Amino acid sequence: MTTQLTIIRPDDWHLHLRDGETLKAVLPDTARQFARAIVMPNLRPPVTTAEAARAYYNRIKLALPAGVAFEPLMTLYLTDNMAAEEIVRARQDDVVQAVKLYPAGATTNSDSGVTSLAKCAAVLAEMEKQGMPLLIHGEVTDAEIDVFDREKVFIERHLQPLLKDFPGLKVVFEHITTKDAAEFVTQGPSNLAATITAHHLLMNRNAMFTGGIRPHHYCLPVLKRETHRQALVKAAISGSPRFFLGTDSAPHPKSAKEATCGCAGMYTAHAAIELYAEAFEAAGALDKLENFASVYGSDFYGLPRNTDTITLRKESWLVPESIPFADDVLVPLRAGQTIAWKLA
Ligand SMILES: NC(=O)N[C@@H](CC(=O)O)C(=O)O
Ligand SMILES: [Zn+2]
Ligand SMILES: [Zn+2]
Repeated sequence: MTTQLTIIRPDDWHLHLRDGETLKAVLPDTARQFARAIVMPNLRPPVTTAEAARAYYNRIKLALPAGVAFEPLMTLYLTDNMAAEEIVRARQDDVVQAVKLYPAGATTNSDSGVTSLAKCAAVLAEMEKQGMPLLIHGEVTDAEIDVFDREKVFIERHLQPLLKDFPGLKVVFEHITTKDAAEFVTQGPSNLAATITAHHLLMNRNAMFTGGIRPHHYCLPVLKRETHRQALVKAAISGSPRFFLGTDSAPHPKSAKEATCGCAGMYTAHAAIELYAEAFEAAGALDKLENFASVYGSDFYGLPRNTDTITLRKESWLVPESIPFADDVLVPLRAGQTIAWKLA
C-alpha cells in the first residue's frame, strides 16, 4: 500500500479566487499546493479587458502571503460585444492565458455572458489565429432542457459546431460532469481538452440529498448519477493527456449557500490535491495522479512544466467546520469529516 507520494508540483486549471477580502481569505489555500492556477473572470463586474485582467493579476500578487511563489494565469470573460482587438491586446500582455465562455445565465455571475456564439465569430477567429484557448462552461440555459441534460445538449448544439467552424481553436471543456462529455473529448481532436473537479470524481447526485437537502454539495454543472461519475474517473485515470486537474473551487459565504435560493459552488481549495489523491487511490490509480495534476495541463497550454515537487502522506485529518471568509465564514467540502491524504 502506498503511504507516501511525491509528485511534480501541480497546477489548478480552473479556479475562482474572487476579490478583495475574500480573495485574501482563500488564496493561501491554493498557493500552498499549486504553482499556478487559471483564475476565472466571473467577478462583478466581470474581467472583460486585458487591462482589467492585469489589474486583477496585480491584486492577486499583492494578496499573496510573503515569500509564497504562486503565479495567477489570467482569463478574459467573453461577451457578445468583445472586440477582436482585445485578444491582440491580451496576447501582448503575457498575464492573460485564455478567454472564458459563459453562456448567459448558466452559472454564478454569468448575466453578461454570451447570448449567441455567432456574435463572437471575429473574436474566436482571432483567438484561433493567436493560439489563445477558449475555456467553456458547457451547459445550455433553456428552461425546457432538464438541468441534468444541459451539458449533453450543449455538446450537440454548440460545441460540435464550434469545433467545426474553428478547427484550429484550442478549447477546454471545463468541469465536465457526464459520460457524454468524457467520451466526446476522448474521441475529439487534439485541440480539445477537459478539466475534471475532485468533487465530480468523488460524489454522485445522491450527495445532494443524503438525509435531507445538502446545499454545500450544490454546484454547477450539478452532480450527476453514478454512471457519469464512473465515466469521469475512467477519463481521469486513462492516461489521456487531454484530461487534467481543474478544481473549480468556488467559495461562497455560508449565508449565501444556506439560503432559500442557495448559490452554486463548492469550496475545495483547502484540500484540493488531497481530495484528488483520494479519488485516484479509490480507483487504484495513484500512479496516474502526477500526469493529470502536474503535466498534462501545462503541456496543453504550452507552458513549461513545474520543476519542484510536493509530498502527500496517507494520514487522516479533520476538516474544520468552517473557514473565516471576510465578514462571514466558508463551509469547505468535508467540513467536520476526515480526508485520507495530507500534504506534507
Ligand atoms: N461551479 C459553480 O457552481 N460555481 C462557480 C461558477 C462556475 O464555475 O460555473 C462560481 O463562480 O461560483
Ligand atoms: Zn462553470
Ligand atoms: Zn468555475
